[in-house]
Amino acid sequence: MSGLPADILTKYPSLAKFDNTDVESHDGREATLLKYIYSHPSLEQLRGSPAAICALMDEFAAKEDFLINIGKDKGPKVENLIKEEKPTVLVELGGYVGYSAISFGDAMRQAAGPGKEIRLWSLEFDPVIAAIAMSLIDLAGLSDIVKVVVGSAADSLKRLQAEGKLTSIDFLFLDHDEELYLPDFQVCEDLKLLHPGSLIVADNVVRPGAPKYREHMRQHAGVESWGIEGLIVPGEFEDEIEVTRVK
Ligand SMILES: C[S@@+](CC[C@H](N)C(=O)[O-])C[C@H]1O[C@@H](n2cnc3c(N)ncnc32)[C@H](O)[C@@H]1O
Ligand SMILES: [Mg+2]
Repeated sequence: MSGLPADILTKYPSLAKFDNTDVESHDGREATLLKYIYSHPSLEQLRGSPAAICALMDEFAAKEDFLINIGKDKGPKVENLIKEEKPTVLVELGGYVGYSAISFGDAMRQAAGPGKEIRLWSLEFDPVIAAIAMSLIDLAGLSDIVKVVVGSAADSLKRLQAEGKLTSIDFLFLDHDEELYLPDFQVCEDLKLLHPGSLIVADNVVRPGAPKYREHMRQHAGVESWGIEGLIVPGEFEDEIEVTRVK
């Protein structure tokens, strides 16, 4: 039983079964989300509309079942960084059902303007979850920009680099497993994928927390690193994203 305040539970009925210590996912709710979207009365308006698809995922997360997406508070903060940075290549570690890939891919497209070649690589370990993401990315009209790659982030980074498909990362988004943020960042360093000016953004550095990663980045001589506060929604739990610029 959830110990959350009554006003939060009224606003977000999906949190009634959420105990805040064990965030559930990969238990079939993602397939339910896919059916929810494809059976929605507004399906025709969703086609080619990244914002509407993400809004529907937010609605599902609030009303039906919690989803581990970056969500509607922290997500736009990262989108603003993308619009300022105008990355040509963005890599995210941990794609889940495609919420961040869809919203960030849309932000990249808007920032780049017509005709500019841009790529978002979304690396996801779970093949079923990745298939759901691919379907929603296609529905959003972003399949030409966003490529989902199935496998562990470290293996996929090494393979894409060895195949010559990934030579440089302008914007790296870490959102897979907090214990792997540091080793997988170091994989990118070892593969020489980062360059002066590259931005690395890590979600959930406070909740669930990535203290070793944050400490490493704050002491790393080759980067500048700072936090941006944000909320996990639904639930409005306080969190931070760590933003790091390669010098
Ligand atoms: C928090 S979710 C990502 C949410 C997504 N970025 C969003 O905001 O919409 C984390 C995802 O990382 C995946 N994952 C966990 N460990 C991974 C690894 N080593 N390599 C790739 N993906 C991993 C999980 O399967 C899960 O789908
Ligand atoms: Mg996250």
